[in-house]
Amino acid sequence: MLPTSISSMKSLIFPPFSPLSLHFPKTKPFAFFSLPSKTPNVSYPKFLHVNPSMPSPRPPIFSIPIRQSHIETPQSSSLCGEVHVIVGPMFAGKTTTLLHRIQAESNNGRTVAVIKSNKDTRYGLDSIVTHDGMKLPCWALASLSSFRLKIGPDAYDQLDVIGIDEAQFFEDLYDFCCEAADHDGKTVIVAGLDGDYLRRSFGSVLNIIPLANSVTKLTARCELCGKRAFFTLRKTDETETELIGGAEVYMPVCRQHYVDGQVVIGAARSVLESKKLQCGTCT
Ligand SMILES: Nc1ncnc2c1ncn2[C@@H]1O[C@H](COP(=O)(O)OP(=O)(O)O)[C@@H](O)[C@H]1O
Ligand SMILES: Cc1cn([C@H]2C[C@H](O)[C@@H](COP(=O)(O)O)O2)c(=O)[nH]c1=O
Ligand SMILES: [Zn+2]
Repeated sequence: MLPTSISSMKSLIFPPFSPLSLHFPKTKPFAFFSLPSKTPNVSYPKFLHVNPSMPSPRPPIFSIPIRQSHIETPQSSSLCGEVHVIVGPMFAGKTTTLLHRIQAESNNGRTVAVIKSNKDTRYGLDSIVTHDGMKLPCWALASLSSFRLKIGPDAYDQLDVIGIDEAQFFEDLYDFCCEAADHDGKTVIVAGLDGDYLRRSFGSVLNIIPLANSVTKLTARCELCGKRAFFTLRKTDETETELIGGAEVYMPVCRQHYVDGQVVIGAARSVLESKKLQCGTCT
């Protein structure tokens, strides 16, 4: 499916840009915490041209005028920093939830920026795209420590809220969250996989739980039975931990189907291995 863009890069820099054109997913993921699904009634945002030396199109840092009504974020406070963590398997709505919260913060007049890992190049490096096509411009970075320099110290100081997607790919996640929330007073909203395809802790996501004001664990729907899905099953026989992909490689599954799936994949792998051993010419 082609992504639905909330803005082209040109309109990112030069409004009009209308958050009303945000495409919200048709299905609502299960969530222990969920935001009201009211579509925000907002006016056009003002984009800040924070680093004039940067070649156009510049990645976004933007604010929207304060509105009467707003979507609340958990424990919102403008005086001190906060860390909010959103985890769950693939297809659970982590990116969707992150983008909603960023949108809500922006609607409340706060200056926001979103970061994703530059390892995921599936939809290009200039935007975050959900599995059902909602899209928001972002900074694609190799490390979080490079963010301040990239955006420029002045722009960094103006920022109220920093969203981080695909957090499992950032090795310096803990240090960045500490610095941004404790020292710099930022609200940091982090979305990422808590576990990999083997259900092992993925990257540093679980390490930042002790830093968090709130933790939201989302669930998807099991692709095989429709029950709540807590885990991500890898459908291929690749074994590296980091393997970029979508529905062609992964599917959300319930506990029963995760266990069944591992048995099936394990059996298929041993059949393939034994075939390779029998066939002297295979490597
Ligand atoms: N198996 C699937 N394949 C493709 N899209 C799916 C699948 N299951 C759910 N979705 C869609 O993906 C949306 C969640 O996308 P996204 O927010 O990008 O999830 P996450 O960031 O947790 O991977 C769901 O609301 C649903 O519309
Ligand atoms: C389970 C698992 C996932 N990945 C990759 C696959 C995707 O590129 C991202 C997750 O994206 P999403 O926004 O959560 O859908 O992570 C991986 O590299 N290894 C894994 O075990
Ligand atoms: Zn199932």
